[in-house]
Amino acid sequence: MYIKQIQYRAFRNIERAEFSPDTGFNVLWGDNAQGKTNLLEGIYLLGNLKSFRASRNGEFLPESTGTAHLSARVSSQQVERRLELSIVSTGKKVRIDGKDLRSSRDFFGHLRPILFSPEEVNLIKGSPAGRRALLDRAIFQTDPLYLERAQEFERHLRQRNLLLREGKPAQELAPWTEGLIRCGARLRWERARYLAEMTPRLREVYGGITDNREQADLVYREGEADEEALRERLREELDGKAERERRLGQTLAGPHRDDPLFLVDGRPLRLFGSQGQQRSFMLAFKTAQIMDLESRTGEPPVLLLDDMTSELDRHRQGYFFRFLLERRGQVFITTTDIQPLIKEGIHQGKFFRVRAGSLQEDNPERGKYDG
Ligand SMILES: Nc1ncnc2c1ncn2[C@@H]1O[C@H](COP(=O)(O)OP(=O)(O)OP(=O)(O)O)[C@@H](O)[C@H]1O
Repeated sequence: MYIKQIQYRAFRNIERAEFSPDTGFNVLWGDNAQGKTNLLEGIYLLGNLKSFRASRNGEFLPESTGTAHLSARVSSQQVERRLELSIVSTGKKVRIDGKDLRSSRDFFGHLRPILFSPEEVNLIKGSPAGRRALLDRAIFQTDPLYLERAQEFERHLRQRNLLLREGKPAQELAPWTEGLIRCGARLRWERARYLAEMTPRLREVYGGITDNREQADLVYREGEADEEALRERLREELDGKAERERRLGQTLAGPHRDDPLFLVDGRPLRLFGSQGQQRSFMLAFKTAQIMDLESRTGEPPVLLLDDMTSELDRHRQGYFFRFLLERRGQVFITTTDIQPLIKEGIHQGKFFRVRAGSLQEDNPERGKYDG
Protein backbone atom coordinates (compact mmCIF):
# COMPACT_ATOMS: atom_id res chain seq x y z
CA MET A 1 0.00 0.00 0.00
CA TYR A 2 1.38 3.39 -0.88
CA ILE A 3 0.41 6.95 -1.72
CA LYS A 4 1.15 7.91 -5.32
CA GLN A 5 0.19 11.50 -5.04
CA ILE A 6 -1.31 13.77 -2.37
CA GLN A 7 -2.87 17.23 -2.37
CA TYR A 8 -3.66 19.70 0.41
CA ARG A 9 -5.82 22.81 0.10
CA ALA A 10 -6.52 25.30 2.89
CA PHE A 11 -5.47 22.82 5.54
CA ARG A 12 -4.01 24.47 8.66
CA ASN A 13 -1.04 26.58 7.50
CA ILE A 14 -0.89 24.81 4.10
CA GLU A 15 -2.64 26.94 1.52
CA ARG A 16 -1.86 24.64 -1.36
CA ALA A 17 0.58 21.75 -1.60
CA GLU A 18 0.90 18.75 -3.80
CA PHE A 19 3.55 16.08 -4.09
CA SER A 20 4.29 12.61 -5.42
CA PRO A 21 5.99 10.66 -2.66
CA ASP A 22 8.58 7.96 -3.13
CA THR A 23 7.31 4.40 -2.57
CA GLY A 24 10.04 4.08 0.09
CA PHE A 25 11.40 6.86 2.30
CA ASN A 26 10.13 10.43 2.28
CA VAL A 27 11.86 12.93 4.51
CA LEU A 28 9.99 16.15 5.31
CA TRP A 29 12.51 18.50 6.83
CA GLY A 30 12.49 22.09 7.98
CA ASP A 31 12.53 24.35 11.01
CA ASN A 32 9.99 24.20 13.81
CA ALA A 33 6.40 25.29 13.18
CA GLN A 34 6.67 25.17 9.38
CA GLY A 35 3.97 22.56 8.78
CA LYS A 36 5.77 19.21 8.81
CA THR A 37 3.40 17.61 11.31
CA ASN A 38 0.45 19.16 9.48
CA LEU A 39 1.51 17.26 6.36
CA LEU A 40 1.58 13.99 8.31
CA GLU A 41 -1.72 14.82 9.95
CA GLY A 42 -3.31 15.18 6.50
CA ILE A 43 -2.22 11.63 5.60
CA TYR A 44 -3.41 10.32 8.95
CA LEU A 45 -6.82 11.94 8.41
CA LEU A 46 -7.20 10.35 4.98
CA GLY A 47 -6.76 6.97 6.67
CA ASN A 48 -8.63 7.44 9.93
CA LEU A 49 -10.94 10.48 9.49
CA LYS A 50 -9.76 11.44 12.95
CA SER A 51 -6.65 13.31 13.93
CA PHE A 52 -4.01 12.32 16.45
CA ARG A 53 -3.97 15.81 17.91
CA ALA A 54 -7.12 17.79 17.14
CA SER A 55 -10.66 16.97 18.08
CA ARG A 56 -12.61 19.85 16.51
CA ASN A 57 -12.93 20.26 12.75
CA GLY A 58 -12.43 24.02 13.05
CA GLU A 59 -8.84 23.45 14.15
CA PHE A 60 -7.92 22.20 10.66
CA LEU A 61 -9.18 25.33 8.94
CA PRO A 62 -7.12 28.47 8.48
CA GLU A 63 -8.79 31.14 10.65
CA SER A 64 -11.34 28.41 11.59
CA THR A 65 -13.48 29.07 8.49
CA GLY A 66 -13.82 27.84 4.92
CA THR A 67 -13.27 24.32 3.64
CA ALA A 68 -10.09 22.26 3.83
CA HIS A 69 -9.55 19.66 1.10
CA LEU A 70 -7.28 16.65 1.25
CA SER A 71 -6.99 14.10 -1.50
CA ALA A 72 -4.68 11.24 -2.35
CA ARG A 73 -4.20 8.63 -5.02
CA VAL A 74 -3.55 5.41 -3.17
CA SER A 75 -2.43 2.10 -4.58
CA SER A 76 -3.33 -1.04 -2.64
CA GLN A 77 -3.33 -4.65 -3.88
CA GLN A 78 -2.70 -3.37 -7.41
CA VAL A 79 -5.86 -1.24 -7.32
CA GLU A 80 -5.61 2.53 -7.45
CA ARG A 81 -8.20 4.72 -5.75
CA ARG A 82 -8.64 8.42 -5.23
CA LEU A 83 -9.58 9.29 -1.64
CA GLU A 84 -10.98 12.75 -0.97
CA LEU A 85 -11.85 14.43 2.28
CA SER A 86 -13.45 17.87 2.70
CA ILE A 87 -13.60 19.44 6.13
CA VAL A 88 -15.81 22.31 7.26
CA SER A 89 -16.24 23.39 10.87
CA THR A 90 -19.48 21.41 11.17
CA GLY A 91 -18.33 18.13 9.65
CA LYS A 92 -16.41 16.03 7.14
CA LYS A 93 -17.37 14.69 3.74
CA VAL A 94 -15.69 11.81 1.97
CA ARG A 95 -15.52 10.63 -1.62
CA ILE A 96 -13.87 7.70 -3.33
CA ASP A 97 -13.10 7.89 -7.04
CA GLY A 98 -15.32 10.96 -7.30
CA LYS A 99 -18.37 9.34 -5.67
CA ASP A 100 -19.91 10.64 -2.44
CA LEU A 101 -20.09 7.99 0.27
CA ARG A 102 -23.13 7.69 2.46
CA SER A 103 -21.25 6.03 5.27
CA SER A 104 -17.68 6.65 6.36
CA ARG A 105 -17.43 2.88 6.89
CA ASP A 106 -16.70 2.44 3.16
CA PHE A 107 -13.86 4.95 3.38
CA PHE A 108 -11.80 2.94 5.85
CA GLY A 109 -9.23 0.33 4.95
CA HIS A 110 -7.98 1.92 1.71
CA LEU A 111 -5.16 3.71 3.51
CA ARG A 112 -3.88 2.42 6.85
CA PRO A 113 -1.29 4.81 8.23
CA ILE A 114 0.52 3.92 11.44
CA LEU A 115 1.80 6.90 13.38
CA PHE A 116 4.78 7.08 15.66
CA SER A 117 4.82 10.38 17.51
CA PRO A 118 6.85 11.49 20.53
CA GLU A 119 3.71 12.41 22.49
CA GLU A 120 2.46 8.84 22.39
CA VAL A 121 5.29 7.68 24.63
CA ASN A 122 3.56 9.57 27.46
CA LEU A 123 0.49 7.35 27.11
CA ILE A 124 2.37 4.54 28.82
CA LYS A 125 2.57 6.50 32.09
CA GLY A 126 -0.64 8.44 31.65
CA SER A 127 -4.27 7.55 32.34
CA PRO A 128 -5.80 4.14 31.47
CA ALA A 129 -7.83 5.90 28.74
CA GLY A 130 -4.63 6.59 26.78
CA ARG A 131 -3.47 2.98 27.00
CA ARG A 132 -6.91 1.75 25.90
CA ALA A 133 -6.87 4.21 23.00
CA LEU A 134 -3.47 2.95 21.86
CA LEU A 135 -4.77 -0.60 21.79
CA ASP A 136 -8.12 0.31 20.23
CA ARG A 137 -6.47 2.30 17.44
CA ALA A 138 -4.25 -0.66 16.61
CA ILE A 139 -7.27 -2.99 16.42
CA PHE A 140 -9.23 -0.51 14.30
CA GLN A 141 -6.37 -0.54 11.77
CA THR A 142 -6.79 -4.29 11.34
CA ASP A 143 -10.59 -4.21 11.34
CA PRO A 144 -12.47 -0.97 10.61
CA LEU A 145 -15.71 -2.57 11.90
CA TYR A 146 -14.19 -2.47 15.39
CA LEU A 147 -15.01 1.26 15.44
CA GLU A 148 -18.72 0.58 14.89
CA ARG A 149 -18.75 -2.01 17.65
CA ALA A 150 -17.02 0.43 20.00
CA GLN A 151 -19.59 3.11 19.10
CA GLU A 152 -22.44 0.68 19.77
CA PHE A 153 -20.96 -0.04 23.20
CA GLU A 154 -20.63 3.73 23.86
CA ARG A 155 -24.29 4.22 23.01
CA HIS A 156 -25.36 1.59 25.53
CA LEU A 157 -22.99 3.00 28.11
CA ARG A 158 -24.29 6.57 27.73
CA GLN A 159 -27.92 5.50 27.95
CA ARG A 160 -27.31 3.22 30.93
CA ASN A 161 -25.41 5.98 32.75
CA LEU A 162 -28.25 8.40 32.09
CA LEU A 163 -30.82 5.98 33.56
CA LEU A 164 -28.57 5.32 36.57
CA ARG A 165 -28.22 9.05 37.18
CA GLU A 166 -31.99 9.47 36.97
CA GLY A 167 -32.44 6.65 39.49
CA LYS A 168 -34.69 4.59 37.16
CA PRO A 169 -35.97 1.20 38.40
CA ALA A 170 -34.18 -2.06 37.62
CA GLN A 171 -36.62 -3.21 34.92
CA GLU A 172 -36.02 -0.04 32.93
CA LEU A 173 -32.27 -0.52 33.21
CA ALA A 174 -32.33 -4.23 32.29
CA PRO A 175 -32.38 -4.03 28.45
CA TRP A 176 -29.48 -1.55 28.50
CA THR A 177 -27.56 -3.72 30.92
CA GLU A 178 -28.05 -6.70 28.60
CA GLY A 179 -26.91 -4.66 25.59
CA LEU A 180 -23.92 -3.35 27.48
CA ILE A 181 -22.92 -6.89 28.49
CA ARG A 182 -23.23 -8.13 24.91
CA CYS A 183 -21.25 -5.24 23.35
CA GLY A 184 -18.79 -4.99 26.25
CA ALA A 185 -17.90 -8.69 26.21
CA ARG A 186 -17.39 -8.48 22.47
CA LEU A 187 -14.92 -5.58 22.79
CA ARG A 188 -13.02 -7.38 25.55
CA TRP A 189 -12.87 -10.49 23.40
CA GLU A 190 -11.52 -8.56 20.41
CA ARG A 191 -8.89 -6.80 22.49
CA ALA A 192 -7.74 -10.08 24.03
CA ARG A 193 -7.66 -11.82 20.65
CA TYR A 194 -5.64 -9.03 19.06
CA LEU A 195 -3.11 -9.06 21.88
CA ALA A 196 -2.79 -12.84 21.80
CA GLU A 197 -1.56 -12.45 18.23
CA MET A 198 0.62 -9.38 18.58
CA THR A 199 2.33 -9.80 21.98
CA PRO A 200 4.70 -12.61 20.92
CA ARG A 201 6.05 -10.17 18.31
CA LEU A 202 6.21 -7.36 20.85
CA ARG A 203 8.21 -9.57 23.25
CA GLU A 204 10.61 -10.53 20.49
CA VAL A 205 11.18 -6.95 19.32
CA TYR A 206 11.62 -5.65 22.86
CA GLY A 207 14.16 -8.42 23.46
CA GLY A 208 15.99 -7.29 20.32
CA ILE A 209 16.11 -3.65 21.44
CA THR A 210 17.43 -4.52 24.91
CA ASP A 211 19.76 -7.35 23.81
CA ASN A 212 17.45 -9.70 25.74
CA ARG A 213 18.35 -8.11 29.06
CA GLU A 214 14.69 -7.28 29.77
CA GLN A 215 11.36 -8.90 28.99
CA ALA A 216 8.26 -7.02 27.96
CA ASP A 217 4.67 -8.13 28.15
CA LEU A 218 1.24 -6.68 27.57
CA VAL A 219 -1.55 -8.20 29.63
CA TYR A 220 -5.19 -7.42 29.14
CA ARG A 221 -7.33 -8.85 31.89
CA GLU A 222 -7.03 -12.61 32.12
CA GLY A 223 -6.40 -13.07 28.44
CA GLU A 224 -8.46 -14.81 25.86
CA ALA A 225 -11.72 -16.54 26.80
CA ASP A 226 -14.80 -17.31 24.78
CA GLU A 227 -17.38 -14.59 24.42
CA GLU A 228 -19.99 -16.44 26.45
CA ALA A 229 -17.60 -16.71 29.42
CA LEU A 230 -16.74 -13.02 29.06
CA ARG A 231 -20.43 -12.12 29.13
CA GLU A 232 -20.92 -14.08 32.34
CA ARG A 233 -17.89 -12.43 33.90
CA LEU A 234 -19.08 -8.93 33.04
CA ARG A 235 -22.55 -9.75 34.38
CA GLU A 236 -21.00 -10.84 37.69
CA GLU A 237 -18.87 -7.69 37.86
CA LEU A 238 -21.92 -5.50 37.27
CA ASP A 239 -23.98 -7.43 39.85
CA GLY A 240 -21.24 -6.95 42.40
CA LYS A 241 -21.14 -3.20 41.78
CA ALA A 242 -24.89 -2.60 41.42
CA GLU A 243 -25.29 -0.69 44.64
CA ARG A 244 -22.28 1.57 44.07
CA GLU A 245 -23.42 2.19 40.51
CA ARG A 246 -26.76 3.48 41.78
CA ARG A 247 -25.06 5.70 44.30
CA LEU A 248 -22.56 7.14 41.81
CA GLY A 249 -24.86 7.17 38.79
CA GLN A 250 -22.42 5.48 36.44
CA THR A 251 -21.45 2.10 34.99
CA LEU A 252 -18.44 0.82 36.92
CA ALA A 253 -17.44 -2.31 35.00
CA GLY A 254 -16.73 -2.93 31.34
CA PRO A 255 -14.13 -2.34 28.64
CA HIS A 256 -14.31 1.43 29.28
CA ARG A 257 -12.77 0.88 32.74
CA ASP A 258 -10.11 -1.70 31.84
CA ASP A 259 -6.45 -0.88 32.01
CA PRO A 260 -4.13 -2.90 29.73
CA LEU A 261 -0.97 -3.66 31.71
CA PHE A 262 2.30 -2.73 30.04
CA LEU A 263 4.94 -4.76 31.84
CA VAL A 264 8.71 -5.03 31.86
CA ASP A 265 10.16 -7.94 33.82
CA GLY A 266 6.70 -8.42 35.32
CA ARG A 267 6.44 -4.89 36.72
CA PRO A 268 4.01 -2.26 35.42
CA LEU A 269 5.77 0.43 33.39
CA ARG A 270 3.11 2.87 34.54
CA LEU A 271 4.60 2.76 38.03
CA PHE A 272 8.20 1.66 37.61
CA GLY A 273 9.19 2.36 34.01
CA SER A 274 12.16 4.57 33.23
CA GLN A 275 11.96 6.97 30.27
CA GLY A 276 14.16 4.61 28.29
CA GLN A 277 11.95 1.60 29.02
CA GLN A 278 8.82 3.51 28.01
CA ARG A 279 10.42 4.50 24.73
CA SER A 280 11.63 0.99 24.02
CA PHE A 281 8.19 -0.38 24.83
CA MET A 282 6.46 2.04 22.49
CA LEU A 283 8.94 1.26 19.76
CA ALA A 284 8.35 -2.47 20.24
CA PHE A 285 4.57 -1.96 20.29
CA LYS A 286 4.60 -0.01 17.02
CA THR A 287 7.02 -2.40 15.33
CA ALA A 288 4.87 -5.37 16.37
CA GLN A 289 1.78 -3.53 15.12
CA ILE A 290 3.42 -2.95 11.73
CA MET A 291 4.46 -6.61 11.46
CA ASP A 292 1.01 -7.79 12.49
CA LEU A 293 -0.82 -5.54 10.04
CA GLU A 294 1.55 -6.53 7.28
CA SER A 295 0.95 -10.22 7.84
CA ARG A 296 -2.85 -9.76 7.94
CA THR A 297 -3.20 -7.59 4.86
CA GLY A 298 -0.28 -8.97 2.86
CA GLU A 299 1.15 -5.51 2.26
CA PRO A 300 3.10 -3.02 4.35
CA PRO A 301 1.14 -0.14 5.93
CA VAL A 302 2.18 3.49 5.42
CA LEU A 303 4.31 4.72 8.32
CA LEU A 304 4.27 8.26 9.69
CA LEU A 305 7.20 9.05 11.94
CA ASP A 306 6.90 12.43 13.56
CA ASP A 307 10.20 13.79 14.79
CA MET A 308 11.51 10.46 16.03
CA THR A 309 15.05 11.67 16.41
CA SER A 310 13.98 13.91 19.30
CA GLU A 311 12.57 10.95 21.20
CA LEU A 312 14.89 8.03 20.62
CA ASP A 313 18.54 7.73 21.48
CA ARG A 314 21.08 6.47 18.93
CA HIS A 315 20.83 2.84 19.97
CA ARG A 316 17.04 2.66 19.67
CA GLN A 317 17.02 4.75 16.52
CA GLY A 318 19.63 2.45 15.00
CA TYR A 319 17.50 -0.59 15.81
CA PHE A 320 14.36 0.93 14.31
CA PHE A 321 16.03 2.24 11.17
CA ARG A 322 17.59 -1.15 10.51
CA PHE A 323 14.09 -2.63 10.75
CA LEU A 324 12.74 0.04 8.38
CA LEU A 325 15.56 -0.40 5.90
CA GLU A 326 15.02 -4.16 5.78
CA ARG A 327 11.31 -3.92 5.01
CA ARG A 328 9.51 -2.68 1.98
CA GLY A 329 6.92 0.02 2.47
CA GLN A 330 6.30 3.72 2.35
CA VAL A 331 7.57 5.87 5.21
CA PHE A 332 7.14 9.59 5.91
CA ILE A 333 9.61 11.05 8.39
CA THR A 334 9.61 14.60 9.70
CA THR A 335 12.75 16.13 11.13
CA THR A 336 14.47 19.42 11.78
CA ASP A 337 17.88 17.86 11.19
CA ILE A 338 18.50 15.40 8.40
CA GLN A 339 22.05 14.49 9.37
CA PRO A 340 21.13 11.78 11.94
CA LEU A 341 18.84 10.17 9.33
CA ILE A 342 21.54 10.16 6.72
CA LYS A 343 23.98 8.62 9.21
CA GLU A 344 21.46 5.81 9.77
CA GLY A 345 21.48 5.09 6.05
CA ILE A 346 18.31 6.90 4.98
CA HIS A 347 19.67 8.67 1.93
CA GLN A 348 17.53 7.02 -0.69
CA GLY A 349 14.00 8.16 -1.41
CA LYS A 350 12.80 11.72 -1.60
CA PHE A 351 13.59 14.76 0.53
CA PHE A 352 11.15 17.66 0.80
CA ARG A 353 12.02 20.98 2.35
CA VAL A 354 9.07 22.41 4.31
CA ARG A 355 8.85 26.19 4.75
CA ALA A 356 5.82 28.18 5.96
CA GLY A 357 3.31 25.59 4.80
CA SER A 358 4.80 24.89 1.38
CA LEU A 359 7.16 22.15 0.28
CA GLN A 360 9.76 21.67 -2.35
CA GLU A 361 11.70 18.58 -3.35
CA ASP A 362 15.28 19.15 -2.35
CA ASN A 363 17.82 16.48 -1.54
CA PRO A 364 20.79 18.18 0.09
CA GLU A 365 22.84 15.01 -0.21
CA ARG A 366 22.07 14.28 -3.86
CA GLY A 367 24.90 12.67 -5.73
CA LYS A 368 26.89 11.67 -2.66
CA TYR A 369 25.60 8.14 -2.46
CA ASP A 370 24.91 7.36 -6.10
CA GLY A 371 26.60 4.26 -7.38
N1 LIG B 1 -5.78 26.10 11.61
C1 LIG B 1 -4.61 26.66 11.33
N2 LIG B 1 -4.56 27.71 10.50
C2 LIG B 1 -3.38 28.29 10.17
N3 LIG B 1 -2.20 27.88 10.66
C3 LIG B 1 -2.19 26.84 11.49
C4 LIG B 1 -3.39 26.18 11.87
N4 LIG B 1 -3.06 25.18 12.72
C5 LIG B 1 -1.71 25.22 12.86
N5 LIG B 1 -1.19 26.22 12.14
C6 LIG B 1 0.22 26.59 12.01
O1 LIG B 1 0.96 25.46 11.62
C7 LIG B 1 2.28 25.59 12.15
C8 LIG B 1 2.65 24.35 12.92
O2 LIG B 1 2.84 23.34 12.02
P1 LIG B 1 3.39 21.93 12.48
O3 LIG B 1 2.80 21.54 13.79
O4 LIG B 1 3.18 21.06 11.32
O5 LIG B 1 4.91 22.28 12.72
P2 LIG B 1 6.19 21.41 12.47
O6 LIG B 1 6.83 21.87 11.21
O7 LIG B 1 5.87 19.97 12.61
O8 LIG B 1 7.07 21.92 13.67
P3 LIG B 1 7.83 21.17 14.86
O9 LIG B 1 9.15 20.79 14.28
O10 LIG B 1 7.93 22.26 15.87
O11 LIG B 1 6.97 20.02 15.28
C9 LIG B 1 2.31 26.77 13.08
O12 LIG B 1 2.92 27.84 12.40
C10 LIG B 1 0.84 27.03 13.33
O13 LIG B 1 0.59 28.38 13.59
